[in-house]
Amino acid sequence: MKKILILNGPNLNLLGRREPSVYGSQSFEDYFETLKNTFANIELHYYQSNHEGALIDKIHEIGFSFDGMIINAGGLSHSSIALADALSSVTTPAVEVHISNIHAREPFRHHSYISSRCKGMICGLGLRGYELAVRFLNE
Ligand SMILES: O=C1C[C@@](O)(C(=O)O)C[C@@H](O)[C@@H]1O
Repeated sequence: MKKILILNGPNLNLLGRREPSVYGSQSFEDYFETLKNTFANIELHYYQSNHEGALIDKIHEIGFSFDGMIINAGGLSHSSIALADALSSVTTPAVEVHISNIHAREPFRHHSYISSRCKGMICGLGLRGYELAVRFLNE
């Protein structure tokens, strides 16, 4: 069975309550239940932290044994060289996901330090982006 981790960064614990006009009204925990049902043949794991170091520790922990990871680093995408370095340091392939279309928003969201360390990036497709990323990593 393939093992895939979904890694969510800062403020994504508030999905469903946080700026619903931008990020929708469903909590990630709810969505994750649907995902697990859709992909009953994959071992899906989920980890969220508001702390950069905790996200880096998680990448180190799973980064040599899991088959894939899906990372939405939230605001850290636009600032964290350390997270980008962590992704370069491991062998597990990553796909970057953003719920909103970061290119249609403020200019400071247009650049992500982690994009170049990922297989690809999905943005602007809402929570659906996570499902598409799982499908890609499962292929
Ligand atoms: O926290 C987030 C969420 C986000 O990563 C997204 O999923 O659309 C986009 C980021 O710019 C923002 O800081």
